[in-house]
Amino acid sequence: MSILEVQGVNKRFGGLAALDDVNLSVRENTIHAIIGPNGAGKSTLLNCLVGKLIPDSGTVTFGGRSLIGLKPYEINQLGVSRVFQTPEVFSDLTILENLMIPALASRDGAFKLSPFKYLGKEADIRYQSERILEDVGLIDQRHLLASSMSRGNKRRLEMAMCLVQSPKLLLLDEPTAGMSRADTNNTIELLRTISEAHNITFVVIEHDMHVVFSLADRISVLSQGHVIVEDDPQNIKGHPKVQEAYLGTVESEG
Ligand SMILES: Nc1ncnc2c1ncn2[C@@H]1O[C@H](COP(=O)(O)OP(=O)(O)OP(=O)(O)O)[C@@H](O)[C@H]1O
Repeated sequence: MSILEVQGVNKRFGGLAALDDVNLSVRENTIHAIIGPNGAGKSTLLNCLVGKLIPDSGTVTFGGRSLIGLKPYEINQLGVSRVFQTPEVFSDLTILENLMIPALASRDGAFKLSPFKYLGKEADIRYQSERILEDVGLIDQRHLLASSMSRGNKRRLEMAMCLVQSPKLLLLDEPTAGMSRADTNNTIELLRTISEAHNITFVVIEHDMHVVFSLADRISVLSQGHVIVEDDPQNIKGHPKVQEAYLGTVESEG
């Protein structure tokens, strides 16, 4: 069953058609990758899914409900979370505190500054946060300051900050950008573990074909604002339209 449906979405910036009649169907509990050359429209599409941009025309539905015109926080409350290219964490708080903030915000329906003072009293929230830290492999470091973390671990923490809000759909914008091969492989493992342990659907924008073909159940290829192919991974590799879009620059997995 499809959880996210994009139909006939157009988005122009002046004379440029950044998205041109884009269709996308994302099945529940799958990892759906969106790939395409630089400037293809991937980020624009993601921004249309989270309410940061409003399409000029077309429909976006999540769980059967239209997202068009909803504010980013309203879309987030429906269960759509986004992990950014550069991890955004509170550097002066511990790893555990970083997680308790969104957990509290999710429970109380709003982000308030006052919870900082009361974190120590929130036993349930602490328990819930610690379980998520176990899932992402950060439990032993929970009392360290976030500023001391490696980029790979910051990515884990940011993922945990989304997971603690129990999202149904997680949007990842180049989750391994700038990472070493070792951190990239750890992130692939982490995403696999999360997708198996939690009932979460993933939409992943990614340039690294090793990551794409290691993870994706389904791939949409964008080129010049248009989805030129949507298919299973085995049919994407070597697809003439995909080769053409990348002008032969698609990395091979080897
Ligand atoms: N706010 C904006 N104003 C004007 N043009 C924009 C804006 N945002 C994106 N564009 C243009 O729209 C096109 C699609 O950009 P987008 O960032 O969505 O591509 P992308 O596939 O994410 O690229 P990359 O892989 O390089 O991040 C590009 O030509 C870009 O220059």
